[in-house]
Amino acid sequence: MDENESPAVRLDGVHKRYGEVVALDGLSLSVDRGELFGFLGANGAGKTTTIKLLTGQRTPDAGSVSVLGRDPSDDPVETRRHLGVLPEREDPPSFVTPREYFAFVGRVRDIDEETLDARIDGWTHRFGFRDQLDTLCTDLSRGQRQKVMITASFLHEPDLVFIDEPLANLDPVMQERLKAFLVDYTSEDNTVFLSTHHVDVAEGICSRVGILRDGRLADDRRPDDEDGRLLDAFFDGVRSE
Ligand SMILES: Nc1ncnc2c1ncn2[C@@H]1O[C@H](COP(=O)(O)OP(=O)(O)OP(=O)(O)O)[C@@H](O)[C@H]1O
Repeated sequence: MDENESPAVRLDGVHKRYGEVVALDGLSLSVDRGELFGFLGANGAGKTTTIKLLTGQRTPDAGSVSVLGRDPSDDPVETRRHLGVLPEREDPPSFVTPREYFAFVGRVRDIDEETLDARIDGWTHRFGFRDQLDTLCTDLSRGQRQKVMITASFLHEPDLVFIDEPLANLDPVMQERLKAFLVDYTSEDNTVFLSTHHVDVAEGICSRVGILRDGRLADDRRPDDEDGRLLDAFFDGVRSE
């Protein structure tokens, strides 16, 4: 298959364990390009492990993984050019300013200066943090640091972005702006893989939602499907444990 026609994400019979702990137990999943895919699952269900495999930070014990038609561990440098990753808990370096941090990201991701400035402008406008561009990151609030991390993960406008609980620490206005951005971003054929515990967010903005349970995909639906609410599907699994 042509690389450009392959799904954005594919996992086929993936197993992953950490010692005695089985994190993934034959997970199969395919996400098409242009989807805003919501990935739900209880604590410890294996969401972060899945993202680590898809971004080449770990390798599966069995099964296969591909992103944008490539094995992410085969050519990690080339893969990173096309991917954005926003882990749940990550801060910008404390002793640099957002402007310095973005300049670093621009250099590593090969973004020319003019484009970088325009994109920084867009994000500071969206998130209202222009006044903090030259403040040391150590002096930013938790939410302001989150805005910096979100901006950094989208600066190179990647084809596929993995984001873990991006709304955490954002105030309600900023949450709405980010949600609107994600919907727009995927309407241009980019793909967003959103890991979250917020069923209402998944239901509100995602084009498709998968629920991970016992290391496998237990449910896979479009939020506007007729067959019951997403929240019920999520809790059914928790109740049956
Ligand atoms: N480095 C590790 N060493 C040992 N066990 C691990 C490691 N990383 C994850 N696990 C275990 O693997 C399982 C899946 O963890 P993972 O972090 O992927 O879950 P998650 O769905 O992201 O959870 P949460 O919603 O709580 O963030 C858990 O039982 C966890 O304890």
